[in-house]
Amino acid sequence: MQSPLLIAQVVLDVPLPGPFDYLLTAPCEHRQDLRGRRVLVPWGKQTKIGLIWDTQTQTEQPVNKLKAILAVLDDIPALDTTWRALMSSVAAYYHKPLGEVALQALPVLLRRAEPYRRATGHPPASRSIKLLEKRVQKWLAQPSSPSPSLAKTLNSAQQAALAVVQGALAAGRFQCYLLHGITGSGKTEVYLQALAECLARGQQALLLVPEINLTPQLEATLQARFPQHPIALLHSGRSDGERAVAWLAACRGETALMVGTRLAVLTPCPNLGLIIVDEEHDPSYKQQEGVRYSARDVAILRAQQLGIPIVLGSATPALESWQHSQTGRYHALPLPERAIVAAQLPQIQLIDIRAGKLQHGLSQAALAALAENLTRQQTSLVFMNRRGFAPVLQCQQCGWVSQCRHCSAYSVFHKADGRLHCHHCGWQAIVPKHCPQCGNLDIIPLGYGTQRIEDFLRQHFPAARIIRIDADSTKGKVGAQPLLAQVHAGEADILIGTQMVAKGHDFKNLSLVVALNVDSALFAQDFRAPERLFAQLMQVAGRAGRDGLPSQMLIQTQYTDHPLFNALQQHDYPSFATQQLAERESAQLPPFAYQALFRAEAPNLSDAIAFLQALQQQLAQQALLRVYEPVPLNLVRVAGKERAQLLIEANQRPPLHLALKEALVYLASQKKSRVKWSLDIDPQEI
Ligand SMILES: Nc1ncnc2c1ncn2[C@@H]1O[C@H](COP(=O)(O)OP(=O)(O)OP(=O)(O)O)[C@@H](O)[C@H]1O
Ligand SMILES: [Zn+2]
Repeated sequence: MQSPLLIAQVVLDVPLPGPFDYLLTAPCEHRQDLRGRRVLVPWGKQTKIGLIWDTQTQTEQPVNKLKAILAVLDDIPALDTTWRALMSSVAAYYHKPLGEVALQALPVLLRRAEPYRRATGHPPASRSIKLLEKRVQKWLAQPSSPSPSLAKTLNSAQQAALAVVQGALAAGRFQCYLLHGITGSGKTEVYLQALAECLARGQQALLLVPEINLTPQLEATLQARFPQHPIALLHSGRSDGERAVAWLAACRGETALMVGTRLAVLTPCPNLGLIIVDEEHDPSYKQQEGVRYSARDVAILRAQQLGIPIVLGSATPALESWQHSQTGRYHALPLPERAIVAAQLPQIQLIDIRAGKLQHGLSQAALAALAENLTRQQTSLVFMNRRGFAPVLQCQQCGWVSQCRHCSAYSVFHKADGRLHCHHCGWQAIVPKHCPQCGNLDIIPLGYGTQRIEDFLRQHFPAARIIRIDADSTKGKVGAQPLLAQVHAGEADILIGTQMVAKGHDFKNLSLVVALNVDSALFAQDFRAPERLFAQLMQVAGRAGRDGLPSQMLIQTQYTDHPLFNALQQHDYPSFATQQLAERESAQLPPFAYQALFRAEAPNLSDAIAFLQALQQQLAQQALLRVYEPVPLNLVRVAGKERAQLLIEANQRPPLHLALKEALVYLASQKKSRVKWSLDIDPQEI
């Protein structure tokens, strides 16, 4: 008698929905653990890596058309049910093919199919995996840190917060905690002791951070605190090999402590007991291409599916999270004081830049404060979120301005290499010797970027040790670490930096912050702009006075009576949040509504708009939705493509997602066009 068919449903990273049916032939068919296995399958003329999602004995395809799986790969453990459930939920929520979500969650080295040699008839002895294997063992055998550090004695607020999380760990149940601690309140110490508890229970713990730059400092802290635990570092700054090693160790449960940026949230961990999301409000948790997931939201979903506690920490929580902590959906854990008793929050002063003349972008008050801080031998931070020398060059004669050839944006003057750079598409050009329009020789830089501020401060304070940290000064393999290490070692008198230095760092001896060029964010059209600005300024302010020095922050602005600044001067996040939430509620914006955004791009704006208009008509038939007119993006042209967006809103999630599902069916039925589109659920930039 013929044995029954065994069909594997395989997910693949291909632009079709899937899963795809493949035949399982001897000797695979008797295996029990096929689900979650990596497999090698034929796909057209190619061979691809896929994952078996399920097996069954029937198929809707004609059996003689089915292809057989080439090999079941045994080199890594089968990905377990909980991980597969997470992938399925992420795919469903973000309306993406399961294969794209699941395969892209694997390290690059594990999704690359090696040539399959039929001659040997054997699963391809995966050479690279064997090599990785050796590296994992070597890494696990590394000697532990020579200088272990002890847990600090917690203050009462820290103690109370920790006790609550410990309770949830002991009970092994899901709860989302919002650790709302002002800057320098010792959130990290609470994380460390919660991690210790989780590890002592023999479980794995996952710590997410927003920036790669924060990981080395954190890694050192963790290594000193947990010398017996190798730490799996998972972020995009690591080589493919390093990432695969850390991933494999985590996935096999050989390491208990995983630290990384947003992509780390998708790492399989068979024994996860706790998730911590540091700086949970940070926009970089949202992936901005491909599967546009929010790592924070996925982390919460994961904790819920596993029935484990999750701690979100921030001095300025996302308004969504804050709202949940007010309604009781999240459990609020406040840390209202700085952990070092003598450490006071900086005094915040507004400097009205309409009042006096600026010298190279800096007010007299700011220059005087910097000079004074130099004589005190204390460090100052000049914060400015604009890199380059000057945002644009202008001809004094005819008004010509330097523009990117491919974008509707200025090209930024970089003095160091004498070139114009487009910060949107990367286009570069040599600075013209004379105006390309009228031939005039007098073309001048307009406005200020970090390089120009650095230039001026070097002239103005020739004896000062000045370090600039931004995307330009930290390009290349070594990144920001050497410069940050210099600052930590006390080798900077003045640190000039973008948001790269604003968050998380525990700098010593820093007692003055000067914030420049903040006004544009006050009137940006994105409704989240004030929230972002407040968080950013509060974060930067928080770098000052952390070790007990009296400190101040100066903000240069034209709008000294703006309510945002008033709340900031009081260090009063809650009242800022309350006021913002009231506005959001009356305007029916998140967190009181749910949004999705279709973006379209085409060589011509009119094509992108027409595409979205058709979609708008489809969606307009749905109940309970607010479907807006398609509009061009603020920066309409990038890299030669013109872009538009269509915003959809609903007061509840289900009708929104239902409508999106139908819209996607409609799109799939349309002919291919020149328009490229994407769907962003819970968009963070509008
Ligand atoms: N219980 C404690 N006793 C003494 N010092 C502490 C205690 N807890 C934390 N600290 C110290 O307080 C300082 C600030 O702590 P930490 O960096 O954890 O703050 P944070 O809340 O994470 O700040 P931010 O949000 O600004 O990054 C650190 O130098 C830390 O070592
Ligand atoms: Zn450009």
